[in-house]
Amino acid sequence: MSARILEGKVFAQAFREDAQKKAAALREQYGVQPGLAVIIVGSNPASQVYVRNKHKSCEALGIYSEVIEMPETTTKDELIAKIDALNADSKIHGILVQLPLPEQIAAHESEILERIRPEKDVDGFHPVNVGRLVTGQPGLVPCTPFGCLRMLELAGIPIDGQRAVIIGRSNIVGKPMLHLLLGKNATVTICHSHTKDLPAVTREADILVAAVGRPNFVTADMVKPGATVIDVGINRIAPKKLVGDVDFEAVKDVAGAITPVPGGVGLLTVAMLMENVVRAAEMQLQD
Ligand SMILES: Nc1nc(=O)c2c([nH]1)NC[C@@H]1CN(c3ccc(C(=O)N[C@@H](CCC(=O)O)C(=O)O)cc3)C=[N+]21
Repeated sequence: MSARILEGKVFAQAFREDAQKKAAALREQYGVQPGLAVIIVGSNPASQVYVRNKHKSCEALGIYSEVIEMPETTTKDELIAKIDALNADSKIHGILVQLPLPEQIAAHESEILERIRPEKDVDGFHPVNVGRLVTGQPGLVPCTPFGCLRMLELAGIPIDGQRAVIIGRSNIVGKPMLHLLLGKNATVTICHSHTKDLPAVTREADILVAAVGRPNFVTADMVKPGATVIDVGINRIAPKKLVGDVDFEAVKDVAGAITPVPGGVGLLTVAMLMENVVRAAEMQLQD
């Protein structure tokens, strides 16, 4: 039996339609057009592709979008001054600083991201939003794990009472995914490079989330028959060849459902960013 393929474009389309409707309602009821500013420092080619996708997606949904390109040599203070200006700009409801930052300012990443007003932090990376997620208060949630959760729900995959295992403990995927699944009453385990007998742990999973950043890391022997496998990896193994963390060809014959790469979670990430911009604009109506 071959697994059900969870196609990113199908779910992303549903999330985009939702965001588009909410954006239209904001315009009609309050005269507010949600707006996103993406800051890109330097010229990382992958970043340029992602930023272009985000901009196109905004245009398609009636969301105002600004892309601010700053040179590779930008200082921390120059970047912070730009963030301050966007914090004060009433056209802009969401601010995203594209990561990774160039070397000379990468060490100041936390200080830079903490400068974004939490209400405009559409990446959900600000400690205030992290705290809200952990304590179950409404806030902005990181796009990739949020998209994975919404996809599971829309696909009708049970979460309550299920065993979820996440491989990877990053602040961007692993940790927020833990809290989202826990919030839906899953029993959640996080694995990482120090985990002993990883395959024994992952074989317990009804829902297995791979966010490691290594091609073919998840093999068929690590997957319980019928499990749902979500591949968050984006590994560029050649200029035009993108693969995930899961050995898709082998795992698809064991899993019950699986996301492909490309065409899986990446598309959800951009769709959820649109949703977050609309939610940010809604949250700022009271200001
Ligand atoms: N502040 C910040 N926020 C981010 O959300 C952020 C970031 N920095 N830095 C880089 C990562 C990566 N990321 C992706 C977005 C879309 C796809 C995507 O659309 N992927 C498509 C195709 C991509 C392709 O073919 O190159 C797919 O998987 O099918 C992937 C990855 C957002 N990121």
